[in-house]
Amino acid sequence: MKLLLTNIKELLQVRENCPEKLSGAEMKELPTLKNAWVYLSQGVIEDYGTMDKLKEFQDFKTIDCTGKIVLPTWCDSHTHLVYAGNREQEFVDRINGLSYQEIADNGGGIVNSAKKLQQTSEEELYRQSAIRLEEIMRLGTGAIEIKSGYGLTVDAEMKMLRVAKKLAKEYPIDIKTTFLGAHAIPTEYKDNKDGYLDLLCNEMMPKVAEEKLAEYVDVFCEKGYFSVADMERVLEEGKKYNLIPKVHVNQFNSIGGIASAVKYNALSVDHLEVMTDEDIDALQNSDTMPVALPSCSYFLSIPYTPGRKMIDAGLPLALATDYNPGSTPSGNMNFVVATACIKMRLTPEEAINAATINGAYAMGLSHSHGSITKGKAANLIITKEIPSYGYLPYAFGSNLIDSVIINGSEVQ
Ligand SMILES: N=CN[C@@H](CCC(=O)O)C(=O)O
Ligand SMILES: [Zn+2]
Repeated sequence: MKLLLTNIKELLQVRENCPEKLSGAEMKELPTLKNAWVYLSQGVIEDYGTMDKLKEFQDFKTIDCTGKIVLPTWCDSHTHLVYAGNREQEFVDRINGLSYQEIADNGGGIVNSAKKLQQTSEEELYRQSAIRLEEIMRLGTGAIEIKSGYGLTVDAEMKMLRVAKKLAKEYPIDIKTTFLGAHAIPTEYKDNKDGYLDLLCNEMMPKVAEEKLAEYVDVFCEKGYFSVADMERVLEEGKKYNLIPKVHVNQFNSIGGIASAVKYNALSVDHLEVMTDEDIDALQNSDTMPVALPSCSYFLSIPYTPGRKMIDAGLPLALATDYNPGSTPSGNMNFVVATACIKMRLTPEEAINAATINGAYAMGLSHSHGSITKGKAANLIITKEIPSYGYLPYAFGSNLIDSVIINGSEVQ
């Protein structure tokens, strides 16, 4: 299918040569073309320009974008989209005064989701996850990372990753998968964390690698979960299978996970709600992308990642949803972008860069996603008629998306 989008009020994130990632002051720039067209063919962006220089094409469908803004689809580099059931009861428990940590200590939290997932068939898990995937595609997400970590047994971790891989096969959206066996200590190993890590390293990881179920490896490095030494053990093991680290660090405490992840050449460090000056220093001049998850801060009422401070210190920053049943039951990247502006003081330009180019980098998709560049995936959001792109985060509660194109086809 060939599509020609014409009369675009403003085409955002237009980059002839797109950098892999944007850092510090570079994030303030959002290159655009006003009164533009873009031509999509064979699933990629073939060409673009301004309406006064519209080229001639053959056999295409035209979409008139008068009054509308067009931008690359969101790149959501951190999700737990494959899960079973929900944790609505824990949400109510928190309203009634229990903390996220108290709920986890009482057998809720991640191990609660693991119990539900272990009891759910692969078909049912796929069905529930596909509904969420379809929803986020309609909300403008065109590439996504999905983690395991609600299985916590060999079989259930494999089941989660097989479901993620099946979604990748059945849907046009690009999906990257991450093995997060080290998400929590399962109840059976409550007093034997090393025994669980033995199982993870000696059985789970070799099987995941053998069936090519994951590109990345993740660890929840946090007090009460996995220490820096535990994380290093898992990342060291991951090296044997070329599993690249993308890790959960600094959600509640700064315990040295960032410096360690950088040492292991992590592609990203995610959460970062609690950041010391040493943590910021550790990220300087590294290839590791810091990823903020503002919807998680919103839902749990915990601090927001100090994104303003980090960008002002010259760091890059990506934004992602963290879509999961416990801390962020939302996969809406539009809300993430708005919340980053409202609560983290990112400018609309910085937030859009963080949710497109830098999000693509944080899942190894810089070459194919995140910008309007010839040859990149034909993944576009067409907005409703809006006054300017700053209106997207400003009118944070409105659905401003008219339609979404992924790999050159309109999402239904
Ligand atoms: N923090 C660790 N893991 C998930 C949430 C886990 C849960 O509560 O189910 C997160 O990224 O927020
Ligand atoms: Zn997460």
